[in-house]
Amino acid sequence: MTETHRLELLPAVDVADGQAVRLVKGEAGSETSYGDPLAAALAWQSAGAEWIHLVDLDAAFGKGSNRALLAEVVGKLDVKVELSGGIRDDASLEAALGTGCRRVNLGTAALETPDWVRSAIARHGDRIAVGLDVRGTTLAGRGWTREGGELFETLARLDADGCARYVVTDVNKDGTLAGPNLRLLRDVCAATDRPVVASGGVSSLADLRAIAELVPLGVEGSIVGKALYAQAFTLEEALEAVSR
Ligand SMILES: O=C(O)c1ccccc1N[C@@H]1O[C@H](COP(=O)(O)O)[C@@H](O)[C@H]1O
Repeated sequence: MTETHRLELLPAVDVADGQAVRLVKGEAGSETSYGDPLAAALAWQSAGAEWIHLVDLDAAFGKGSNRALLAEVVGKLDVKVELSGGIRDDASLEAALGTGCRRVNLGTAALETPDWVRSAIARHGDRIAVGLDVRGTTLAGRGWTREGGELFETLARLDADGCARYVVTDVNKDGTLAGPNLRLLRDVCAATDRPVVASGGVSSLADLRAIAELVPLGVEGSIVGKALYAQAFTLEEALEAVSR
């Protein structure tokens, strides 16, 4: 019999200009600031998080970097970290993996430099995830400002390249508290046998329970951002909600 796993939760700590922020639909200038990223990450760790989804937004937008700060955050955490934003070449990949994070999440590179991503997957296996950030089924890169191809064609290519897992974000839901795109998650799970991490739109414990229903289809985890910062529920409540 196949063992069914509990949905993993990954509280998000997105960093811009040294601060933890939440954007709405990834739009520059839409941010709400939540202070010190390390304090935020440690608070989620204390509340029981097993993972932190840590994003360098300035690097994702190509307008700077919070690399040293994010390395410090990873170094001070005991929990697993999924690190992303601006990881697009050997130097940024080695620096990211060298922080001790459990895995990195590649976005733009998977759209623009598929040969390099194939080689990164061959070298680092499941320490590489690919972020499939979409509007409809059109992928978005470079801080979600540039279109980067069709979701299912790209997914088929990455599957063939051995990609271990996908972090699927509905850009139009991200930071909106509008509820997750369950149809998108189902469609991606139907198209790949690799685990999927859901991202974008979680607003309530009911949303998390709805995502947890998709675990048998291949959804492994869910990123939770705005809802936690806006105190729609606590992380303890969220972990309890997906534990059954
Ligand atoms: O998380 C966001 O709010 C976000 C907004 C705008 C752009 C990217 C965003 N997040 C994550 O950044 C990485 C992709 O970075 P890159 O393209 O590899 O440089 C990915 O995890 C996005 O989900």
